Amino acid sequence: MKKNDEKNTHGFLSNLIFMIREQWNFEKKGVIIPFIRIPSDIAVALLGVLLTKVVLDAITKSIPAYEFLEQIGLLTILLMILSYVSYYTEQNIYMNSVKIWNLHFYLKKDWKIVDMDYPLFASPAGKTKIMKSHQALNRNIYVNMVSFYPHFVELVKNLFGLFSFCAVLVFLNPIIILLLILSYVIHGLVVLYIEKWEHKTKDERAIIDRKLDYAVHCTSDSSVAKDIRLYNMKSWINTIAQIFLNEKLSWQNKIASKHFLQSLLETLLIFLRNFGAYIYLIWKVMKGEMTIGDFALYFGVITGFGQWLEQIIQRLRKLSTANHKVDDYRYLMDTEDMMRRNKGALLPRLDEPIEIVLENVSFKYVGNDDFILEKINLKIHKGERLAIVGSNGAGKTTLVNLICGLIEPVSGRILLNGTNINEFNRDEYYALITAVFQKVCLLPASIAKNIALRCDNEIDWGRLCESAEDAGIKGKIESLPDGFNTNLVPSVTENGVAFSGGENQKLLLARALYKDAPLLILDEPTAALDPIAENEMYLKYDDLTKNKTSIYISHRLSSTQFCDRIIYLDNKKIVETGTHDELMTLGGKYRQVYDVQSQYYRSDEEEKAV
Ligand SMILES: Nc1ncnc2c1ncn2[C@@H]1O[C@H](COP(=O)(O)OP(=O)(O)OP(=O)(O)O)[C@@H](O)[C@H]1O
Repeated sequence: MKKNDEKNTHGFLSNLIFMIREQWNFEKKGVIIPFIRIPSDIAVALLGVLLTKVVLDAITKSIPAYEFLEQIGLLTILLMILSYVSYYTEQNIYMNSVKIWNLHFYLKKDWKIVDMDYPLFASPAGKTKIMKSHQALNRNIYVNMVSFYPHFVELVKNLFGLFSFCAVLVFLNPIIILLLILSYVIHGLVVLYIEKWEHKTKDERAIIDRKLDYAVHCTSDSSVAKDIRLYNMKSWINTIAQIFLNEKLSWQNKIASKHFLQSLLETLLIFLRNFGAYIYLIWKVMKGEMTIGDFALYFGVITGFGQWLEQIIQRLRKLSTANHKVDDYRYLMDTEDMMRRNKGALLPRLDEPIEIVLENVSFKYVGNDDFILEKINLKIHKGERLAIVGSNGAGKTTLVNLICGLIEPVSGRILLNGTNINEFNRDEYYALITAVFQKVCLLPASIAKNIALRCDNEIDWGRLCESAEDAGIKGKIESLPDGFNTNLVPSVTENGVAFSGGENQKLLLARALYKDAPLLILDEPTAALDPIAENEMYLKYDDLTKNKTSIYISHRLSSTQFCDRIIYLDNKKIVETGTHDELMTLGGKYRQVYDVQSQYYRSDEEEKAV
């Protein structure tokens, strides 16, 4: 198993190369167009200060009107053309390319999330990683990771702008350049300090965001909508969300106070700079070393020089934020699969039942000290129908998740037909398993597609009808006007229908039967079924599990009688194992629970007999 070695940052250069490569592969013009802004923006800034000098010189030197108009007209037209180029390229970069580009990264990120190893996906560390990658691509395209490259180009532009204004200032007094740079460096250091602090506290803030998101998400989650209303959970959720919101606000206040101090310093420095420049230039004019036009030009250049420096600081700041966001995105994308994704062990035949062996398997969840399962030894024979029973929290689902390869044992090993399941390619291994879990995952598509999980042209319609029939849902589907082509999830599909809880459970069973894998796992498959449907399922159980190894989890012990063997989980271990009759004779935990469950169904005579 490989270890995930994660550095603090990929480094600015590495991120720059990454973003340029991504942009180049996605849309080449996105790499080139931002650079068109550089000469045009610098020219606009230079022409802006030159225009004032030309006007003032023309007035003080009383040049002929046609010459004056010619100079002003030319400069104005040039300014208009260049300003348009600037505007167009900005629109092109931000309004079109960056937005689409953002979507491109979004899709790649989502694809990565659905493809991640399940243990990491389900772990708190994985959730934080996912959350941070969401934030890296927030909708504010001016400060998310996608703005990294445009900010970089702007930084290059600002540096060129600074050099060009610097060249003019050298003629005035080079010391002014040093003083201006010094004041901006002081400001820049404060900004970078704040930026670093924000980055350092990012993880702590991400955890609060994750909690807040979860609480807020609850309010629009349709699966809990009924509970929220019936239990009047509104104010309870609101109180919890408020606690997280207060934590978030407290962080934001800390950030805001730091930004306030930074703005105060900035205002003070601007005042000192402008005041100093005025005094110096007025002194020059009074000494007769400078015309009024030169005064305007140099004052404009000093202000412009400051603005370029200011822009550089702003860009560095945004670039630093964007750089961290690129890191967050790349951490998710770089997440290595711990499970085998390359060529794995040879898969057994899909049309033959399989054998599963657990050897000394122990498991505990990340961050928990207590083991959920300890030293479990279990052999599930080829074609065996095994039932797992035990009280709530005994670890039944955890055991099944381990067998499914969704989580991995902390110690011990799980073998499939003698091969450690780690040896199989992860995705190939999933092909061996079909499971019906409690949670219903339906997509806004036709019933046929929801059962087969395939596009129309790939569906085996014969197998589809057979699976629906065996799951006891065919009649219901055929009673609908569009039959198997009826859409599900009516909230998002045209003329969609919604199934009841039991019907959804039958649909999931049909999906499992359609997949037709050698290991069938049924986690409380009859929990939502009415007694007739439940009975039908038991009667068909032989057929459903024919040529398969199956695992059946149920709290209704009467249903486990259809299985070949039952294991009873308690206190992290398998405490009883045998057939229904054997366990009844044993008179242990199984018998105890069975008796409690069945007492309400017994006739008076049976009761007396007990
Ligand atoms: N993702 C998780 N992180 C931490 N602990 C977990 C997680 N999932 C389950 N547990 C804990 O593991 C224990 C076993 O849970 P599991 O779902 O396997 O029990 P179960 O026997 O299937 O219960 P039930 O009959 O109620 O479905 C429980 O105590 C539960 O709190």
